[in-house]
Amino acid sequence: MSIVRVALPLPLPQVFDYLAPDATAADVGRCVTVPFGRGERNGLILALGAAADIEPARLKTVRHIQREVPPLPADWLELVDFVARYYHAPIGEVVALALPPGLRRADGVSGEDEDPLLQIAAAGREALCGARRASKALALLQGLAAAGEGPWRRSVVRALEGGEAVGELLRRGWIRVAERVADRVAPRHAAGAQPEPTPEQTQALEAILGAGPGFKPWLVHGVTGSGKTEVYLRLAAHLLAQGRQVLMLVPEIALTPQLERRVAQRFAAAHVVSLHSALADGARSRGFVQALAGEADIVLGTRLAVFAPLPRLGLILVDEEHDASYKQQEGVRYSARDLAVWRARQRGVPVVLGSATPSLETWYHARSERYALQTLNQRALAATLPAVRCIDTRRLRLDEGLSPALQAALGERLARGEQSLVFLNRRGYAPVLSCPSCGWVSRCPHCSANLVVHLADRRLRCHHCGCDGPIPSACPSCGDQDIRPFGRGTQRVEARLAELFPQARVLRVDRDAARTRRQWESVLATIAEGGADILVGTQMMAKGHDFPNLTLVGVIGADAALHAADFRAPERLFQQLMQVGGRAGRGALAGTVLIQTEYPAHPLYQQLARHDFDAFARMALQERRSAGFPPFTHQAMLRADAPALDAAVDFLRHARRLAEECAPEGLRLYDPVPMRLTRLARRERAQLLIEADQRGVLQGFLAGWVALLYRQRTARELRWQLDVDPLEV
Ligand SMILES: Nc1ncnc2c1ncn2[C@@H]1O[C@H](COP(=O)(O)OP(=O)(O)OP(=O)(O)O)[C@@H](O)[C@H]1O
Ligand SMILES: [Zn+2]
Repeated sequence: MSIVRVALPLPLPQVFDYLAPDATAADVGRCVTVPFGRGERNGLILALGAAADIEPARLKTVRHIQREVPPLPADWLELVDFVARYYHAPIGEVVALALPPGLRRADGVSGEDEDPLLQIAAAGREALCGARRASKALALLQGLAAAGEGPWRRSVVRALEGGEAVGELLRRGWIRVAERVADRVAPRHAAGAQPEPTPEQTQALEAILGAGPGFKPWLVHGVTGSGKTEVYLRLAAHLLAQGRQVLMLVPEIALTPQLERRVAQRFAAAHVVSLHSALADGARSRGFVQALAGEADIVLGTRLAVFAPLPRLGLILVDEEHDASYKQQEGVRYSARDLAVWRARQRGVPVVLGSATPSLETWYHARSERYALQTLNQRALAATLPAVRCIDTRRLRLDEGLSPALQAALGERLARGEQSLVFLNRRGYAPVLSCPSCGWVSRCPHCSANLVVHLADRRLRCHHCGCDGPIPSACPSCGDQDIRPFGRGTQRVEARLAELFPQARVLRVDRDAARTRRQWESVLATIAEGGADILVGTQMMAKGHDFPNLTLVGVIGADAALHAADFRAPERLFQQLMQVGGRAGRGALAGTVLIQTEYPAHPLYQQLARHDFDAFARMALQERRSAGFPPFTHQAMLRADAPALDAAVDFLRHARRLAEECAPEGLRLYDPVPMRLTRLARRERAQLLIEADQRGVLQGFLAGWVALLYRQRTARELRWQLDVDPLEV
C-alpha cells in the first residue's frame, strides 16, 4: 500500500498524506484529486511517503491520479520547493500558482493544437504544376510555394496576402497538418526577414554565444532602440537550431503584442507558446503541457511563464528586466526575474537580462562582475538618441499643464505630419473633485485615497478598490453647486489638446482606453497605421514600443515623483522617463524629448538630458549605500491587515516580540507602522520591516519565525503576509 504526499492549495505550510493503492514512483509530479473535508481538492503528488505522520488506518484514499499528462519532472518540483522556501510560502499555494488551473483539475487536457504547422501536400504540388484556373486558393498556394518549403504555423499563413483561403487549401488537400515529430526534426527557423546585426549587436552575440553552454548571467544594457530584441531573437535562433527550448519573459504580454508577432514571424516553423494570465484556462493548460512534453520551442510569457517546465531548456531571456511587474504583489510574492536567474543556474544554461534602464540591483551585479555586461550604446536604426531638454515652468502660465513651448513643438510636429506623445502618468480627468466653499473633497469611503473624476463616463472612481459612483451636481456637504475637478489627468489633457489642435487626431492611451487586450491591440494598430497625431499616454506608452513616426515626447507632471517617500521613487522616475523618452525618434526622423519641470537643475533631469544612466545609477547606489538600502541590505516585510488598525498593529507588535526572541546577530527589526495607503477596501494595513546585511542571516531567521507565526492564534478577521525582497517599503 503506497502513501503519497500531496500539496494542496491551502494557506497551510504542510503537505497531506493519502493512501494510493496503485501509486508508484512514476506518479511523483502528477496531479491528483483527493477527498478533503466534506468535498474534494486537486493537488500535486510531491513524493511517496514512507511512514505517514498519522497511522495508515486513518488516511483517506486518493480519488484519481491524472496519468494522461506526463508528470512534472524533478527539476520542476525542486523549483516550486525553492520558491516555497525562499518566499516562505505554503508549498500548496506555490504549486497552485505555478500550475495552470485546468491542469490541476486533473480531468485531462486537450492536446489539440489550435495553431498547427502546415505544409504543402502532394495534391498541392500537383495543383502547382497543373494548368489551373486562377483562384484565391491557388494564389495563396503559389505564395506559399514561393516562400520556401515550410512548414508554417496556421497563423502565419493566415497573415499572408490572401491568407483567408487557408481553410480552402486544407479542404482541397493542397496543404496538410505537418506530422509533429517526423516533419519537425529540424525546423527551418529563418522564415522572417532578418536585419544584418550592427557591430555592437554582433559583439554582444559573439560574447554570449562564445561563452558556450552552462550557467552564466548576462546583462545586456542597451540604450532605447539599440536592438536588444534583435539580439534576443538571434540568440534564440541559435539555441533553437541546437534543438533547445528558449524561455522569453516579458513584463506584460498585454502590452507587447508587437513582440509576440515579431517572434511568430521570425520563427514561423517553431512552436511558439504564449503563457500569461489573460489566457483562457484551456489555452494556458495546453501551452503548459506542450512545454512539459518538449513540444514547445519558445515559451513567451509574463512572470508566471517562469514556472513552465522545459525539458530541453537552453536559454532564458528576460526583457525589460527592471520592470516592476516581474514581482508579484499578492499571494506568493515572487520575483520572476530573480527566479529566472535561479532557474538558469539550476539548469546550467545562460540567462540574459536586458534593459535600457536596468534595476539598480542588476546594475550593481554587473558592476561587481557577478553578471557579465554587454553594452549597446548606439541605436540600431536612428542616427542618434533623442535630444532631451527641460522646460522651466516656474515662471510660465500653463494651459491645462501645457507650456507654450510644448504647444509650439506639438504644432510643428503636426505641420510636418509626425506623431507626438504627451506623457502624464495619471489617468482620469482629475485626481479629485472638491468644493471651494466648504473644503469637501471626494474621498473614497473604503480607502485612504481620493475618488478620481472620470468625465468620459461621468463617474467618480477609486483607483485602489475600484468602487465608483455618479459625479454629484452639488457639494454633498454644503450644497454649493460650484464644485470643481482639481488637478489633471490624461482625459483633461486630451480634452484640452483637442481644443488647441482641432485639426489633430488626439488619442488617449491609458488603462481606461485600452482595457482589454483586443482594445489595446486596436490602439496599437491605429498608432502604427498613422491614425493618430497626438497621443496622451500613461506608463503604458513607456514600454518597449517602436513607432518610427513618433518624434516628440512631452513629459508633464513628473516633478511629483521627485518628492515621493519611497527610496525607489527616483529610480522608477528615471527609468520611466528614459523609457518614454526612448520612444522618440526611433526611425529615420530625429527625436526630441521636452520635460516640463520646476527643477530644471535637478541632477536626475540633468543625467537624463545627457542619457547618462551610469551617472544616475552611480549616484543612486551611493545614496543607497550610505542609507543602508538594498542592494546593500536584504529586506523582508511582514504586512497585516484587519478592519481596525489596532488589530493589525497589535499583531505586528506580537510578531516583533516573537522575532526578538529568535533574532540572530545582524538582524534589524523595525517598529510596526501603518502603511502609506493605510486603508484599502475597508481594511486597515500596517507593516513591519526586517533587515539584514547578509541574505543568509535573513533567510535563516525567517524560516523559524514564519513557522512560529503560523502557530499563533489570530483573530479571524486578521490577515498577514510576508514579502521577501519587497519593492515597496
Ligand atoms: N541590426 C539591425 N538592423 C536594422 N534594424 C534593426 C537592427 N536591429 C534592430 N533594428 C530595428 O531597430 C528598431 C529598435 O529595435 P528594438 O525594438 O529591438 O530595440 P530595443 O533595444 O528593444 O529598444 P527598447 O529598449 O527601446 O524597447 C526596431 O525597429 C528594429 O527592427
Ligand atoms: Zn477605494
